[in-house]
Amino acid sequence: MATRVRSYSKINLGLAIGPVRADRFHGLTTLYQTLDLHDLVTVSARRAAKTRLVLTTNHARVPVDGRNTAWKMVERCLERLGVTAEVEMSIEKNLPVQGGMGAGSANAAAALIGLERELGVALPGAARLELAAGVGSDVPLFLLGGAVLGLNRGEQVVPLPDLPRIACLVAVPNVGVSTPQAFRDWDGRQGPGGLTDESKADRLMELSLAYASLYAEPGTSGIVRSLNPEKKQGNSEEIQSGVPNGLAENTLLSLVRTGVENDFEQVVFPAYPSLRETKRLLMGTDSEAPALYAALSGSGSALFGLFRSDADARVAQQRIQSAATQAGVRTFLTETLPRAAYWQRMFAG
Ligand SMILES: C[C@](O)(CO)[C@H](O)COP(=O)(O)OP(=O)(O)OC[C@H]1O[C@@H](n2ccc(N)nc2=O)[C@H](O)[C@@H]1O
Ligand SMILES: Nc1ncnc2c1ncn2[C@@H]1O[C@H](COP(=O)(O)OP(=O)(O)OP(=O)(O)O)[C@@H](O)[C@H]1O
Repeated sequence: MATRVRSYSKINLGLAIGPVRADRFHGLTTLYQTLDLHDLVTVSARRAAKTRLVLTTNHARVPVDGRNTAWKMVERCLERLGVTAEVEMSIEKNLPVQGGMGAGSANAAAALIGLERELGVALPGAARLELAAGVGSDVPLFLLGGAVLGLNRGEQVVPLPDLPRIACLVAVPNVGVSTPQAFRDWDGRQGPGGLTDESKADRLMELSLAYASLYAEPGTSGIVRSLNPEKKQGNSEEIQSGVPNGLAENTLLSLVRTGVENDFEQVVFPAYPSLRETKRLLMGTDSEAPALYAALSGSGSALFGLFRSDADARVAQQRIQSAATQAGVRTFLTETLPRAAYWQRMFAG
């Protein structure tokens, strides 16, 4: 029987770009958060004398050969296990391609999880993370889920205590932003806004500390203020019924106070000005269900807003859908997905 895996997505709550490293990748400090929006990856595998991979998908822009992240992962995992097998995979795409939501990276993690289950084997945890990092910088985070600190080139992941669930509206403009190009544009920036390598490195450290400090002061930080123990996780009924989620709001406001932002906005917004407008509409104004925070995710083109309640997120969705400048922008109402729920809902039966 085949294994069906929900291949969730991520947003980058914050992202700072550092200097270019010897391997030509950029140093990053980022705060990833998984979202309750997913593709479906189905894997069926049986041991065989020779390895044979077959991949199908419902999306024309997803490659079905060795260029596909899921294919790369399965090929490398079998090699690592010293196993030959016939593997059939299908990827049902619901998420945007080149959206900055890590969809292709999540497909690779889901393929690994499905393959292990099908073959009844499990690689040691560190080996799985190493394989994932080899496939892409964004893949390892999907082997943790929830709130995750990303360091080095984003592939070194540290699980953070869960942030409470919060309502989220994702807006996906009708453009694909190339991640390598966005990094090149960042490097090409000259003039007063451009940072020296030294100040870029300082900023990476500064943001790592800021993210960690969110969890550092029980009793005084925004996360735990006026918190009674049984409400520690926040809960989705609160969000779905439209009741403001005070705990999530406090957490978000603490994060915003750390100066969280996404450096890619500085190069992606000038290249695609309508994305700045999408962010403005997500944010809203004080009188019209404003977002607590809105930003570009990764290198885009997806943007997201986080809201006090599901009702506020719906109002923001209307704002975008009725704006003449936002033709072709798709919106997805969802919520953030903490680690326990990420794993509980992983298998689609
Ligand atoms: C922008 C983000 O989505 C933020 O989460 C990620 O950093 C991108 O992760 P990803 O899509 O898994 O990226 P990879 O497949 O590892 O890299 C794609 C390309 O982006 C550039 N790249 C990526 C990550 C990084 N830290 N520095 C880079 O310069 C490199 O040119 C690389 O060839
Ligand atoms: N499984 C996959 N799903 C989607 N695209 C894939 C996949 N494997 C390889 N690709 C290629 O990778 C490119 C980027 O796709 P992806 O959807 O991962 O981008 P993204 O959402 O911007 O990811 P990230 O946030 O990690 O940068 C696509 O243009 C596609 O050709």
